[in-house]
Amino acid sequence: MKIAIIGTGNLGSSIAKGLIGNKSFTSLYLSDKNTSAVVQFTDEEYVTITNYNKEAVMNSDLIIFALQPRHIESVLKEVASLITKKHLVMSVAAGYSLEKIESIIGEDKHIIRVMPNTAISIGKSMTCLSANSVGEEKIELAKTIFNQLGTTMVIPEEQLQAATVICASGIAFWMRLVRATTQGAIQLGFEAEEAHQLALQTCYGAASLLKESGKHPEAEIDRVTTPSGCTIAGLNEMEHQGLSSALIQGINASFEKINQIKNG
Ligand SMILES: NC(=O)C1=CN([C@@H]2O[C@H](COP(=O)(O)OP(=O)(O)OC[C@H]3O[C@@H](n4cnc5c(N)ncnc54)[C@H](O)[C@@H]3O)[C@@H](O)[C@H]2O)C=CC1
Ligand SMILES: O=C(O)[C@@H]1CCC=N1
Repeated sequence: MKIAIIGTGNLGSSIAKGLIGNKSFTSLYLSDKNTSAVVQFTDEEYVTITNYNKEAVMNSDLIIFALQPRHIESVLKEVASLITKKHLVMSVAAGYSLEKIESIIGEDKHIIRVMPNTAISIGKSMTCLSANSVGEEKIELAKTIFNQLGTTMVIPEEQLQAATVICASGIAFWMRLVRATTQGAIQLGFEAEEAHQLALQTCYGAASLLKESGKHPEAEIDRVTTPSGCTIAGLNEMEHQGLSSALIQGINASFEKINQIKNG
């Protein structure tokens, strides 16, 4: 598969890193006005770094637009005449609808909106996909590519904003929980490095327990909470302080914001 990534900032470079790690292409064009985030890939085999978006499009079958919503329109217009029915066009731009993309490159083109998260750089993304009606034909191909970089879920476009909050912003939410646990561990007397390692491996273990056992979180909580013990004391205090409520309210605030961006 000949792939181009247009826009190699935070997310574009993460996708590039994941693809290069997997060698899952016959050629990869990385195109940006500022290619500083991908210079480390200069010597990679079959990878071309360029400032010319048109060159990247002309030499590729799959084009991933990893641009901010405010830039994607002008770039789509710039390359629209080069996009044919053989191409699969993917966009990660949050809130930029399939309809808007169709209005620029044509509704007869294969278009899939894709929302990975930054864990794509290490092949552990949760990636949600929504296609236009023509793009449905290529959804299995899209799933195959992104399944190599984590896990995929095909969802209706109306749910893509919510999925962005849970999975893309979600990386930041989980990072903050790890950081807060580390701060707690330092207060209990661990060195910062030790505290980080304790928090991180415990977080990894918790996620792995759920993934591998398929159990509900509360079932795993019940196994840890000794009656009158320290875990239930800590957990109940966290809930008195509004832990679950704070998370849910944060998710709702994030969702409100992404809908303002969409409608703005
Ligand atoms: N799923 C996720 O985890 C994340 C998703 N996003 C979404 O991904 C999109 C991109 O976000 P970031 O990667 O953070 O943005 P960014 O600003 O880091 O990267 C965008 C890149 O586009 C380039 N660019 C701008 N105009 C261009 C042009 N005319 N031609 C070629 N390149 C051009 C910029 O130089 C920049 O390197 C956004 O829509 C954002 O909402 C962003 C961060 C995380
Ligand atoms: O914070 C944002 O707006 C973007 C969309 C998802 C992740 N980053």
